[in-house]
Amino acid sequence: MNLPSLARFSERLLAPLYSTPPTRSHNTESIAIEGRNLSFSFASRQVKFVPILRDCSIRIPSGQFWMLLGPNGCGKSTLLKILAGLLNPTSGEVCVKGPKSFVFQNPDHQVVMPTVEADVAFGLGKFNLTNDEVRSRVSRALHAVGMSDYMQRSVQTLSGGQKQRVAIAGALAEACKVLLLDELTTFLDENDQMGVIRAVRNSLDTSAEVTALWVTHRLEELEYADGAIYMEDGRVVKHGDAASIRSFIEARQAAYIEEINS
Ligand SMILES: Nc1ncnc2c1ncn2[C@@H]1O[C@H](COP(=O)(O)OP(=O)(O)OP(=O)(O)O)[C@@H](O)[C@H]1O
Repeated sequence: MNLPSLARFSERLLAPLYSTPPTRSHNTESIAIEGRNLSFSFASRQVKFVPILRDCSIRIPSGQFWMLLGPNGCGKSTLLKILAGLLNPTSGEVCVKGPKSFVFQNPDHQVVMPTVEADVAFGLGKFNLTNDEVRSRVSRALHAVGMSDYMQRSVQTLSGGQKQRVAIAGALAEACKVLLLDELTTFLDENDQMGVIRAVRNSLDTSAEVTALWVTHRLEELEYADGAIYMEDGRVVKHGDAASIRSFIEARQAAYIEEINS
């Protein structure tokens, strides 16, 4: 499998390395993404175990847009990859609704076909759909991400954010239930950043079936989220609604600045 098609990983294309049966929920809320007591360590030449994640538990209700924040190196991408089934946890359990899709940071690794329409239709070959069904799914998915006018465009002419939106449309066309999005706005200018984040928000608003977890460094993006998780040093420090997580991080940053200025 080459790099671009790996970047369009979906659990149907690549069997998950790790999965667990669905769990019971004690309340009526349906949970789309759950990790229980997840720990993860690397083995290095010098040290047998380098702990990266320590006893992380998260629960994300279906149909919601959640964000995962924390300082560089705290383990956000590692946690996301474990939820995607791309890495095995050292211990703990994962339960994520399928089909799920993982969208990577680099927009140039997201698109694999020459035109937007062909790219969004790329993953549909395995479903045995009629041409009309394929066209209808592609058109609905492009509409959800605000890219309907670009159907015939060459993917090489798209901006980074437009490529990310096409990749998300590809996942939606495959009826993906969970989107795992790893720092998509890192390489984008402000306009493109907003385009991608609004595309995800709109995709969730148009289909109650889709749940998204978005890794970011940008506090301002929390405005679009229903909930958020804040990590530090491999641990989940706080988990809750987006506004309270934002206040918590701002207070944490203010205390840190005060400390280094004192
Ligand atoms: N393949 C690897 N081998 C050894 N250590 C690794 C490997 N991949 C990640 N790490 C380490 O694990 C820790 C967590 O990395 P991760 O990429 O999950 O953090 P992050 O919070 O996503 O960081 P950033 O915000 O900078 O992208 C870091 O200290 C990183 O150096």
